[in-house]
Amino acid sequence: MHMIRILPTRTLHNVLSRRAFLWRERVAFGYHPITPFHNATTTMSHSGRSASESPESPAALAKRQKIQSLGDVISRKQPAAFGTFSIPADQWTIFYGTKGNTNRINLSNASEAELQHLSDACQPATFGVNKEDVLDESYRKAGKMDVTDFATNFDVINSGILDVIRSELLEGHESNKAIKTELYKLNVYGKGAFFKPHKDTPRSTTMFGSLVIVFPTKHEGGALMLRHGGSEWMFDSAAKVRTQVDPSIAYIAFYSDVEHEVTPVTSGYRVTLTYNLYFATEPINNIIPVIPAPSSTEIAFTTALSTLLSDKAFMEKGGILGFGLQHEYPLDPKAGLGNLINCLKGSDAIIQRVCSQLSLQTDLHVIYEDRDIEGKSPPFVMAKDIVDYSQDEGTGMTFGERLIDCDGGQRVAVTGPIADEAAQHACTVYHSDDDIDDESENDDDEFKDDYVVDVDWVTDLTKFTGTTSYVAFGNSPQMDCVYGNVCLLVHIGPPEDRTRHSN
Ligand SMILES: O=C(O)CCC(=O)C(=O)O
Ligand SMILES: [Fe+2]
Repeated sequence: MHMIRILPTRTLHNVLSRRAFLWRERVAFGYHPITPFHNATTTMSHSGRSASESPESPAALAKRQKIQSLGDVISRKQPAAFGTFSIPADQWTIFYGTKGNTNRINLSNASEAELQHLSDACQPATFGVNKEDVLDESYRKAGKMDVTDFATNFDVINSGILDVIRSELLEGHESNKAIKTELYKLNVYGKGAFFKPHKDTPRSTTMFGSLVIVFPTKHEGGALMLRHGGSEWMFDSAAKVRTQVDPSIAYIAFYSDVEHEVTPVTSGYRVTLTYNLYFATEPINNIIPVIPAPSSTEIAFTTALSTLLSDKAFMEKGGILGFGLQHEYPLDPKAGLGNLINCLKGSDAIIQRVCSQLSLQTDLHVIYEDRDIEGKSPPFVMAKDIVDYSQDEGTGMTFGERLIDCDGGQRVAVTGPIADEAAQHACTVYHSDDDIDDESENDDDEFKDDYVVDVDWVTDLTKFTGTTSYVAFGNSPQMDCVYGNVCLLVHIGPPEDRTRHSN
């Protein structure tokens, strides 16, 4: 049971202003203009070489262009499924209250006074900052009711919404996956209520999404904004439900590592149910096994990868393709990466599935930044699993040394903005490309300390895996899992070994 902690204003202010700065920084990079749920599609190929690197040979240039063309077909689609549903008349009632003081409300035609009563029965909604439950009405102002204090006969499982989530959010072959729902909270947002940007706290390694049901109570404002990978989307649920002929709920399901925000309600009461969404381990009976049509990204990626595999000039000795994944994943240091490869989201899942279908070996890795290198190796260490050294006695080794010597870590060069930034922290400039396999060049250079795995990055890593605690804003205090970044490595054999893959 977590206690609610009210942070001293100054502490919270520091935390928030640091965050506000980050937001301003991101805005400076340019958001897509906000349109009603606009559909941004951006491609994700890696950022290539920096100007400081040595001239590229024609062969290296050709290889890099081929790898870039593969990254270019991986498009990001909007990380949400949304819409309206009209629901049967017997599913609009919420029963709520405490022992000896119970009430009911019909949310298809509730009066102002009834809504006020429901709102008064709620407690102020808190949110999580790391492991603590925080009440701060400058960050989240809303009423909440726990599942112990209300009951609904709204039947989410048979509503049809899960089918939409499967086909529109999970899409393609993922749409056969079974989903488990967990009712989490009832929230009432009165006039002036809002929830600033946050990610929903991962409650287990199989949790992938969040579902919000918005009832058609009279209100304005309270739009849900989603931001991911430099794109922004807005879902104005109030406008959606207002324009329906029959009373209908609005729903939006999104990957819960996507940052989101509820804008202020300007009038009325916005009443919602929130659900956590999990990949179910057991198949669910009501799914009719069909062979779903592959999504357009899946088709394009299959074609592009097959073309590269059948190109004899591409990776003549074989090698490793690296994909920095687009989403963050719930990582539990006690459980390790475990079954994560079966719980990938969006285009990450597509990359994994297509590679498997082409019989390529894939595995997930985490990459840590190693700031204590005092030497000349790339300041990144790749490991097959997450490590947690936080509780251990000091070993006299640096983080990177320990990872390499005790946990099978290997140094790796990475590309992209985070690598450029990390190179500034570390005391050496490193090169990721061909130079590394050319032993003659390495005799006296920075790479001789540790073996460096050569990875050709198709999409850049967006963040390193965290090694220390960090301020994380969630909708509840952190559980055993925290969001982390992983990458997918795909092993490519030499051309003679891969003819069967490309057919
Ligand atoms: O009400 C919404 O649209 C989203 C609420 C939310 O983000 C949350 O409860 O974590
Ligand atoms: Fe949330």
